[in-house]
Amino acid sequence: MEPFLRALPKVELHLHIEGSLEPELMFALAERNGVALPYASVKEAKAAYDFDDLQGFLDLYYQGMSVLLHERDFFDLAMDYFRRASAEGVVHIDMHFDPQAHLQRGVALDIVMRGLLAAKEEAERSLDLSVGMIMAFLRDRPAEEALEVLELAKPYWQRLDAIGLDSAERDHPPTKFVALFARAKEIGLARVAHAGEEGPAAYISQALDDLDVCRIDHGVRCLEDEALIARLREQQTVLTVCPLSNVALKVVDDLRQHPLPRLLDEGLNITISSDDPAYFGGGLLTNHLACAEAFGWDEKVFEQLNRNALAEAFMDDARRAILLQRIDKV
Ligand SMILES: Nc1ncnc2[nH]cnc12
Ligand SMILES: [Zn+2]
Repeated sequence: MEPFLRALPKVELHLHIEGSLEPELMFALAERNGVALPYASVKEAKAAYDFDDLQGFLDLYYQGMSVLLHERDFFDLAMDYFRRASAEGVVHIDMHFDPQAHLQRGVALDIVMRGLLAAKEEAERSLDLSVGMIMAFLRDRPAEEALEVLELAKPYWQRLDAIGLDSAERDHPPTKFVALFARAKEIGLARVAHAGEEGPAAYISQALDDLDVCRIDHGVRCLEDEALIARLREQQTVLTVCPLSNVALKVVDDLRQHPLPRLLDEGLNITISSDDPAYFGGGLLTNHLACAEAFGWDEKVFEQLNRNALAEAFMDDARRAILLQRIDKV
């Protein structure tokens, strides 16, 4: 199965670029920028990646980013993941990034955008890897701040594909961000949101009703609401499910207990992604391999998951057609 999964052109719809920061690069950037880290070694950092829940992870995720200060750091961060992903057969990535997490530390939006856009261009030129840009907003920060940041990003609106909603889900319902998502729609941006990862199924319904999103990031808790399952099946709304993330953050105890097989049996439009590969045990190929082992899926299942992702990815239709042929030919 490994040679097949490696060769299969894979499409990743849910990836936080700051969550792709491997400890090795974190240490290199800390040294380059004179930033102190709370770990003595790469080994110690990896040992700290043992999470009880989403908040436990987010605390280290925001701390890890402290080494990202200059345009070149954002470029190196993204290229480090793009090179690894491309070598594993990933052909497209819709990339979330968190401007508020950098603005809060005094890192200007221009620095983040220039570094990430340069990496996108370099990947598209030299790796045959296309990249979608999802500017994500932190749901545990004030809604007014999110609106201000979206306006601050005006010079970059043309370069964005979508806005997203991430960070601590509990007690931060989608309804808090109705004005932000209405503004993004007015600007002409697509909209996606994390929902039903740790939060209840009702947050998935809210994201669909009140934020008018085209896909749901995670969404695994939809299984708690029969009417919602029927709706997601009927609308064929894409769910970007992140199997190893759900294990690492204890959304499920063990991958074999993961609801992915049931989500597929329900006829939902499922895709798989890595979320934060540096923190959760690996990238998109590793997630594919883990699912093959846990669920015994055959090649057809993996082809379909990637066709689902390709159909929804933020890319132009000419490239989509080429990549579809490549999936069909494997
Ligand atoms: N899995 C996740 N859930 C919510 N916010 C995130 N930010 C980075 N990874 C996240
Ligand atoms: Zn995520």
